[in-house]
Amino acid sequence: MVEGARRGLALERLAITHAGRPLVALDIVVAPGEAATVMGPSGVGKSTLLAAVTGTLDPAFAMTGRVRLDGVDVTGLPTEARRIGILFQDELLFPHLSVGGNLAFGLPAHVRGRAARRARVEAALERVGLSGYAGRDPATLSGGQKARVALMRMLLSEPRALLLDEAFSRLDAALRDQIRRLVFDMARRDGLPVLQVTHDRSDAAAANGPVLELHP
Ligand SMILES: Nc1ncnc2c1ncn2[C@@H]1O[C@H](COP(=O)(O)OP(=O)(O)OP(=O)(O)O)[C@@H](O)[C@H]1O
Repeated sequence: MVEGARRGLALERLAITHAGRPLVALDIVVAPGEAATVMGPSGVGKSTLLAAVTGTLDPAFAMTGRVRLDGVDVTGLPTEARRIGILFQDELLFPHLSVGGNLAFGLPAHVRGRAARRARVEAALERVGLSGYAGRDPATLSGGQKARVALMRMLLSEPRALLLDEAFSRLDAALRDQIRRLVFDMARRDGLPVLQVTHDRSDAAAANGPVLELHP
């Protein structure tokens, strides 16, 4: 962390254009443990905004402004060096790996040795009430269980910020509420800044943080 710099995720005068036309402009700091929401109708540029933050912006778009994590400018860094976790609406677990294999996939390389990696995976499963599920085939899990495994796979990668791209939109109402609460609670507890994009007001309410509206 840079001395005196603001902690969290900062999008500084971020502006994205397509063929010279402005698409999205945003200036925001999300503090550790805070969850901000960007809302707007389909096609307004929500996913494009997240791509700019993760460093996966399609070359069809141009971007100005900076992305900072805990004061460090990551704008020029490749995606994998940014350490930003993202959850999408279709969170796909690898079908050829067990639940434990999926989770181990998220682990950073610095966690070495079978025993250490296994312990991390077990602790993650325990955190979401899935102790003993490591050997299971992901195909045998319920939607809610899959969502929890996907969340933990992402958290095991030790991200410094969490992005949510309509992450709850495919879940039915009851499950949506439950998973949403779990994600925001965990992020708060882990002190992660969260930036979610959604067109659903209840997602914004659940985040309990600042809400920004994008307009076409
Ligand atoms: N690779 C691309 N090349 C050109 N235009 C694109 C590309 N990807 C997206 N767009 C356009 O950019 C605009 C923003 O798309 P984006 O997917 O960010 O919107 P969104 O707000 O996330 O929409 P939704 O809520 O439907 O996911 C849209 O008009 C889209 O058609």
